[in-house]
Amino acid sequence: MSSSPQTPMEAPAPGGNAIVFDNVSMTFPDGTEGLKGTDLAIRPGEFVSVVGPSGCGKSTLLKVASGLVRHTGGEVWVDRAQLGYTFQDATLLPWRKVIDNVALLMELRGYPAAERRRIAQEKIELVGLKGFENSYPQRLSGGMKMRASLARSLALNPAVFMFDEPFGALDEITRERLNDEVIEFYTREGFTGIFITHSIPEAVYMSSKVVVMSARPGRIVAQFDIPFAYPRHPDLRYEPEFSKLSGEVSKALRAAIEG
Ligand SMILES: Nc1ncnc2c1ncn2[C@@H]1O[C@H](COP(=O)(O)OP(=O)(O)OP(=O)(O)O)[C@@H](O)[C@H]1O
Repeated sequence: MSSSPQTPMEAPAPGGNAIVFDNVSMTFPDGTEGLKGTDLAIRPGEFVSVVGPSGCGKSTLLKVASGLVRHTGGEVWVDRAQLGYTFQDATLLPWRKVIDNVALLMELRGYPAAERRRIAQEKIELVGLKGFENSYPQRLSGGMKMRASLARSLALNPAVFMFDEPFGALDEITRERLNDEVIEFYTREGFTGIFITHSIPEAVYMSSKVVVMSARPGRIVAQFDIPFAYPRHPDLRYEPEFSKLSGEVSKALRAAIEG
């Protein structure tokens, strides 16, 4: 699906890409420019991480891509028919059990009850929450809440999965474990991923490509192909090539912050 502010069109993204931003700008009603001159093309099945200075427009980029927020200039193409979205906060409904939270999006889409239950159970097992189906969110740790949130999105078999800094609030070990789990879902389900993070090692570890945004208004100022094969082993983080790439991304990010 393509959309522009004036003329929404239905067409596949140009060049066989899954996501295309062509000279996109997004100005908020108060005049704040969130994005300006943003160009980005993501191939189907790529896993792209976005890093950039605080407040540069990373979340805005995802919101525009997902259709939550409308861009004010340029063109965006994203097939939103099967879209997964995980927020910084797990956004679980406190009055619903884990299984009913995981089934929520299927319920909104009108899946029959038995199918909802079957798929929810399958995804709960996939994210390692078996045994917690009937727990309420307040009984879960931060990592478990995020797993439930991932299961809820995975239930719709997303073709495009957007992650808005999902693990920023978690401890290092839980975060690294969830990095591996997301890589496992990614290699198993084959979605196109777009992942926002403040962590350069996380971006390099997870991704097939890392893009760097400028300070606000955000545009893409550098891109790095990450050559490591999937699945990735945690020891990759200690390889010289990993450190070298992380250093290059860090340098580009520093240049972006300093303008
Ligand atoms: N509704 C809004 N109205 C006006 N300005 C906004 C609005 N939402 C966000 N902004 C501003 O737009 C800029 C981009 O915000 P955004 O949340 O996309 O940044 P970000 O890169 O994701 O930030 P962070 O790294 O801190 O999470 C920020 O300066 C923010 O203050």
